[in-house]
Amino acid sequence: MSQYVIKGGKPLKGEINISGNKNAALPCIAAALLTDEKVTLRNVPNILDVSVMLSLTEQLGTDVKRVDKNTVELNSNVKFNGLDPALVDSVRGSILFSGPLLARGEKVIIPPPGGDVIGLRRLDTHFLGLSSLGVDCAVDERGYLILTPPVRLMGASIFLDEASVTATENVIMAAALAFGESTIYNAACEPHVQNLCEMLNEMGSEIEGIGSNFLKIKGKERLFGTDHTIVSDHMETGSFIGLAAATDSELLLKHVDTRFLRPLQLGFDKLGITFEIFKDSVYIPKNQKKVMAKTYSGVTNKLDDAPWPGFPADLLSIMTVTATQMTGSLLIHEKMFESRLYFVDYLIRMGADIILCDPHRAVVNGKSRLRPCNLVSPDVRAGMAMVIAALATDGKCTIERIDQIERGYEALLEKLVSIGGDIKREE
Ligand SMILES: CC(=O)N[C@H]1[C@@H](OP(=O)(O)OP(=O)(O)OC[C@H]2O[C@@H](n3ccc(=O)[nH]c3=O)[C@H](O)[C@@H]2O)O[C@H](CO)[C@@H](O)[C@@H]1O
Ligand SMILES: C=C(OP(=O)(O)O)C(=O)O
Repeated sequence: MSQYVIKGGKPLKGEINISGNKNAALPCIAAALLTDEKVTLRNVPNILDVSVMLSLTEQLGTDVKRVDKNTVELNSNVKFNGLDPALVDSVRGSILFSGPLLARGEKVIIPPPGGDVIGLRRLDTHFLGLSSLGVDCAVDERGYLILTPPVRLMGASIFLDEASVTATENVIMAAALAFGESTIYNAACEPHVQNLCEMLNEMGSEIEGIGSNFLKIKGKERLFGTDHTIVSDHMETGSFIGLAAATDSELLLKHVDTRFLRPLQLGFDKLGITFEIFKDSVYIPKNQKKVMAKTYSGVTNKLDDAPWPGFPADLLSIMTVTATQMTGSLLIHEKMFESRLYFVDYLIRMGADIILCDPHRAVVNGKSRLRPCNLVSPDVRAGMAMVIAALATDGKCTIERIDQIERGYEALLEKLVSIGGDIKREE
């Protein structure tokens, strides 16, 4: 098993090219099943999750051509003959094939999707949305999902019980080929959901309300090919801002879609971290205040997550480790996932002053001097948080289960080395 060996303690400096958004690439790969015409996807991150999604779509009859490391051409000829359960189990995004397959009239029988083990990851919202369009949704004794479409999906007025990202994406893709109009209230509207909607409109869909929680989708008889660019990854952007802040580094992040930075900026303000936003780049200066902001009434502040445009859940682990290197106190409140914060035990072992109040809340008191440690990544974002922690120590750390990091971060090692990081991969 590969591991990272990281020697921390020195400030980093340089430029990083931000990659395409993992959580946009996954639904866009699935959306190519909605047409028989050629779909070209650009700025696709070269990561493990994408490779798995491409293997899965090949099993569904798609001809996949890797044009270069970040460009793929997909030609679909949809036929559902089952999917490799191990691959389905390895990515959350595998659930995103069901919407397009159902829209193309295929009955879908798949195991539940995998992805990070960070709490209850219910599929009820997918079932609620898909059944409104006429799909019969059941779960068999093995836990497999049995999704049976009618002759044609029927547009419907849908109110989601929660603004689930992948459920919204699945329902949008299904509704795109349904008969008549669909509306989705309480839709998720993350940058990746918006990017998928933009791609579908390029393919001939008529989706209104993009970026809001109310979508109107006119179902079409057929959709067409497109040449679509995946939006840049605001999670990767936030991760490198956290890294710069925690290690006193000066970084310029390039190829950033700066439309999606305001929620991040509000979060980093609470840590006493500022950054400058240019047209398509972000500059994080070296000398920062690094004092966690109190509320206006002078008491300890809190940072909590919420569906977009709230602070993204996927950045809370990064914010937690970054907060250990700031002065003051902050309550981190992870409202969306029940088990994501358990990784703080590793930070505590490294010397961080963190009180895990319960599975959802941690109080971080800084600034702590972090000690070197041997670490094991439990999930993609905790793993990246550990990379930041390791770079903030002044000794040698190892991190195991780096597949759990590299599934979401393109060329992480190369990017860190290019800014002066002392990091090696060892087999
Ligand atoms: C492949 C992919 O795109 N994965 C992302 C997707 O997962 P995914 O689509 O699986 O996540 P969901 O949006 O369904 O839900 C995430 C969690 O938030 C809770 N929840 C959700 C909505 C809400 O209004 N209230 C609430 O409490 C859910 O119960 C669940 O525990 O969205 C998550 C939330 O941004 C991200 O962490 C994942 O990286
Ligand atoms: C939780 C994440 O991903 P997934 O939904 O694929 O597990 C993530 O990207 O942080």
